[in-house]
Amino acid sequence: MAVKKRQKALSSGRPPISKKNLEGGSLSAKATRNIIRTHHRLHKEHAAALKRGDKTLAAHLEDAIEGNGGLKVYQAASKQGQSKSRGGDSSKILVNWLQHNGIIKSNIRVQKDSKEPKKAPYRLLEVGALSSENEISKFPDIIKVTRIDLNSQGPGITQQDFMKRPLPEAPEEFFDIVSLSLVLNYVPDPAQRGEMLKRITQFLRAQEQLQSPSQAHNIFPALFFVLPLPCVANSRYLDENKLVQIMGNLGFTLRERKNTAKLCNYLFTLSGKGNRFKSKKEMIGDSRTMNNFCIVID
Ligand SMILES: C[S@@+](CC[C@H](N)C(=O)[O-])C[C@H]1O[C@@H](n2cnc3c(N)ncnc32)[C@H](O)[C@@H]1O
Repeated sequence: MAVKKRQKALSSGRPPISKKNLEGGSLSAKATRNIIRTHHRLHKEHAAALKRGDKTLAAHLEDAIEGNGGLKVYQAASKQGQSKSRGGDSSKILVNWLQHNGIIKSNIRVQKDSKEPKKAPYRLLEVGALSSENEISKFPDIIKVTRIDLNSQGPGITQQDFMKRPLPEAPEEFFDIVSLSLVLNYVPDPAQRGEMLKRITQFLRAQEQLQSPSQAHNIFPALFFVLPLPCVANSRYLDENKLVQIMGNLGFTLRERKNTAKLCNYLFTLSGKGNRFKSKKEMIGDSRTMNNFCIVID
């Protein structure tokens, strides 16, 4: 029986991405940007094809994602984006805010070769972790970081889908901070994004269970949340007001915000239970150059 030949992947014709380039860290900013954008686009198209039940197109798109280097190459490109020359590690902003709010009291980082750190009073869950050496990892006496990612890039990062991580039960399984830096925009579907934000509230410790309430009562439990700036500055469906409103409906209060050239960074405190209000896909602006980034709460 003749086997039906799969049509060529959308990426066929694109030269394979050189491993040497990624390992040597010599990809240009333009090349890393292209890899990241293409991965996001194909990933979104793939989710949409699956939603429509179009298995053939979904299979072509899977090939195309692999042709673009897959998740590994996307992560390597994202890691290059974290390098100083490309804008740096976003967790530096979180560290500044924790210093400003009196959680991290000094600039003294624990040296790599120092003895076992003391038991840290606070716990942070980093969703979508690319490195165990980012700025927030340098204060193990104060903050114990649990790192997870769909694809672990090494020791210290557990390979796990946050959406499948078992919900905490025992008090010591909850977190004081969740870090969600450049992850929500990776999620291809607006309603799945909403589900991710809702799920985060289930991992945060209730305010009355905080370890050192005197210090932390003000800002913990908290979400450190980073998005590419165009998601709130140039979307037909989301701006900062709408984002703050969505977060408010989930029980979050905005505590800190900072825009950099390419990113918007937020620190939200989970201060209430939320009101279960829905948020639909509604156009708030329109122009040719705008994008369609959206968060839907069902
Ligand atoms: C652009 S990278 C961001 C990395 C880093 N947090 C940063 O700020 O540079 C996005 C990462 O999120 C991870 N990711 C996306 N959805 C996830 C999920 N449901 N659970 C765990 N990790 C996820 C991806 O595997 C990818 O490594």
